Amino acid sequence: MTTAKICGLSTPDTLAAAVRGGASHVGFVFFPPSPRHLGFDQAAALAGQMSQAAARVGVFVDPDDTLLDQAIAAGRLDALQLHKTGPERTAAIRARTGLETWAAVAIKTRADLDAVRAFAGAADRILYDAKTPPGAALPGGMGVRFDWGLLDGYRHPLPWALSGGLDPTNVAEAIRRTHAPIVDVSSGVESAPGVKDVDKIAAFLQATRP
Ligand SMILES: O=C(O)c1ccccc1N[C@@H]1O[C@H](COP(=O)(O)O)[C@@H](O)[C@H]1O
Repeated sequence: MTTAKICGLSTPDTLAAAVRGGASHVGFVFFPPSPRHLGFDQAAALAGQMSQAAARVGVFVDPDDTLLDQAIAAGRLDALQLHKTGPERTAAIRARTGLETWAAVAIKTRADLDAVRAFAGAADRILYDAKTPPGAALPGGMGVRFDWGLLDGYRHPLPWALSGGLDPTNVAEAIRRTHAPIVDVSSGVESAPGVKDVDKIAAFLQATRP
């Protein structure tokens, strides 16, 4: 069965919608340039409203230890999603924090998959994400999709998840095509950048079910 991560949540009602709708994971972004960035107080308040129904994943871009420590404590994080973070640093973060660690790998062409194997032994999960355009402010969260056919026949070296441009209208096809164990969405369940929509969250989660 495919489960879902709803990422970039920042309000109590949208977090509640994700948990109520059956999300296995919820994502909190700690990256100031993002419209979904959370302050530590905000993250603590959101974490405080949750039961253990969904795992809390912190999303980071090449974070330092101070940021990680503060975010882990505030958001009571269960897992870390690392963008633009190499295998060595990923392994060090995983060893130091003891938390489940996801390595986001940006994909546009088949050659981009070459970066994945280096994370074996360094990360717990690979997040195949679409490459955002050169010079983009964000390495994710921009609704960019990659060619899922690139994963056809690919032997995944680690547990994995799929993201990049997913939304309520295409996620069923993405699951059928890739057999992703986890699908991850951010902008596809928003009405504007950083503004999550409870109806779109519900529709996305409904569409992940067989
Ligand atoms: O969402 C963000 O603002 C963000 C910022 C920095 C790194 C990653 C970010 N989001 C992640 O990007 C993917 C795909 O997002 P989308 O569904 O295409 O909008 C997702 O994993 C988010 O967690």
